[in-house]
Amino acid sequence: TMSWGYAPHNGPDKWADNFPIANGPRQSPIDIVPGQASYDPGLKPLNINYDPSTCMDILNNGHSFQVTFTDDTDSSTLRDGPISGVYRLKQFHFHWGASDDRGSEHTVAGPAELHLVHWNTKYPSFGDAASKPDGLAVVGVFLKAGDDNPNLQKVLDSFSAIKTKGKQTSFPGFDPSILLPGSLDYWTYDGSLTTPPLLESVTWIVCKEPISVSSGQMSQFRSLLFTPEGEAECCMVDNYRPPQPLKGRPVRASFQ
Ligand SMILES: C[C@@H](CNC(=O)c1ccc(S(N)(=O)=O)cc1)Cn1ccc2ccccc21
Ligand SMILES: [Zn+2]
Repeated sequence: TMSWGYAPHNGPDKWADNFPIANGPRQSPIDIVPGQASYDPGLKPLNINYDPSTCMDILNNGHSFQVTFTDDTDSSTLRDGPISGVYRLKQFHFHWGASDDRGSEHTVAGPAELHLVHWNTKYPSFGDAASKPDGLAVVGVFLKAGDDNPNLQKVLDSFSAIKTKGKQTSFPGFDPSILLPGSLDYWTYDGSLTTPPLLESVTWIVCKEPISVSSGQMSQFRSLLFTPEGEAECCMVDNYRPPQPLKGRPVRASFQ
């Protein structure tokens, strides 16, 4: 069967053919309009605790690259914020554009967006949680074109080993909390995975403050390939889904 991607023949406008939930009631991403979000004083601050020893490897999966963590204990967790219970960090990845004016998924805002993916430990595994309405929590962080970001450099320096689809290399001891912005003010809404299978299982937590990335660093993201070794090269760019209809969902802000 045709595998999904971001090209005209298999991209976001075609995903509903194989994944009808693409037109569902709680799809992501959305345009976050700051003035339309409602401040909710009941929202708690995010409680993020990551253990670098759970960081294992980095992989080019043909859609993005992802850094994967061992998740068999509560070593790297997300608590509080809009969620209840303990969610474990599974992986983080990015979405980015072919040029600095596009690439984020939420609110068209700049060249890229980071997603830190966590699953609810009330379920036995990530795979089980991924199909439950309260199964996942993804922290989104916008990247803003500007100064070089030294905290990204270790990730970018691994790209030569994962240039093509299917390549992976060990990536031990990385602390993803260095990628978080200084303020953890956030917007939150109920949504979905932004790639197939587009499961409506994500509590989205999108940070208001971006982190920086330089144009030179963005060129390194764009040097990755969607294609496997030996196939005609296709640069990994524009791997973002455009905003989806809000369909009446409330967007809450943790800040005034
Ligand atoms: C979740 C899929 C794999 N996809 C993801 O894990 C994932 C995570 C985060 C995002 S984002 N961009 O929203 O942060 C997107 C995708 C596995 N899988 C495939 C079929 C399937 C069926 C049931 C359970 C899991 C299943
Ligand atoms: Zn993502």
